[in-house]
Amino acid sequence: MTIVLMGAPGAGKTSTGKRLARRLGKTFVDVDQRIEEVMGKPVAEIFADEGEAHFRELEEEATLELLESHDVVALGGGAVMNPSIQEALRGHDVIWLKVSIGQATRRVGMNKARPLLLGNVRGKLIELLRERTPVYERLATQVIDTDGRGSVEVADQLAAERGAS
Ligand SMILES: Nc1ncnc2c1ncn2[C@@H]1O[C@H](COP(=O)(O)OP(=O)(O)OP(=O)(O)O)[C@@H](O)[C@H]1O
Ligand SMILES: O=C(O)C1=C[C@@H](O)[C@@H](O)[C@H](O)C1
Ligand SMILES: [Mg+2]
Repeated sequence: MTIVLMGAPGAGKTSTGKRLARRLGKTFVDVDQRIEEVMGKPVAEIFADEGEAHFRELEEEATLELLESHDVVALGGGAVMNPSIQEALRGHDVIWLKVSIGQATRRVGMNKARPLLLGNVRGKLIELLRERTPVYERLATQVIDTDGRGSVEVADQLAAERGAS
């Protein structure tokens, strides 16, 4: 069973997932980072050069493969909206890192690496979360509220619950 981290931009999927895997002595992969390696450029440039639809195809292919080959997988923020990925998550340990709009906005800041949030970070996050929250709720086998908690603390709790000493 793969441990899967999902949540909004800024939820801490990358940072929490990396530490959780290290604590458990398991392999970790971040789907966004893997796509960037394969394409040789950042996600923002893939969006700009190839368009979002093409990124979503790359994301589907990479996610389905990595769910089978790694122990801990950090999904892209929007991956959960893809029906094939939703289906592939069945039977896995799917953790929703929950974050409020306020905290996510502060964490993400004005970072240009997140193309969907450009312009109005808070407004875009509100829109994304309105659409995605019911999906996260449906897919999650565990929900953890990360507001006011560092990614180290969150990762260590998740690791302890999974038997790390
Ligand atoms: N629980 C947390 N508390 C405070 N800050 C956090 C927490 N988790 C992550 N951060 C910080 O928020 C920022 C975003 O974290 P991270 O990149 O891990 O999120 P993400 O969910 O992977 O985002 P994205 O969807 O954009 O890849 C980083 O600067 C990170 O250090
Ligand atoms: O929330 C989203 O839809 C995205 C989040 C990032 O992880 C990247 O996968 C990309 O920027 C799209
Ligand atoms: Mg990330």
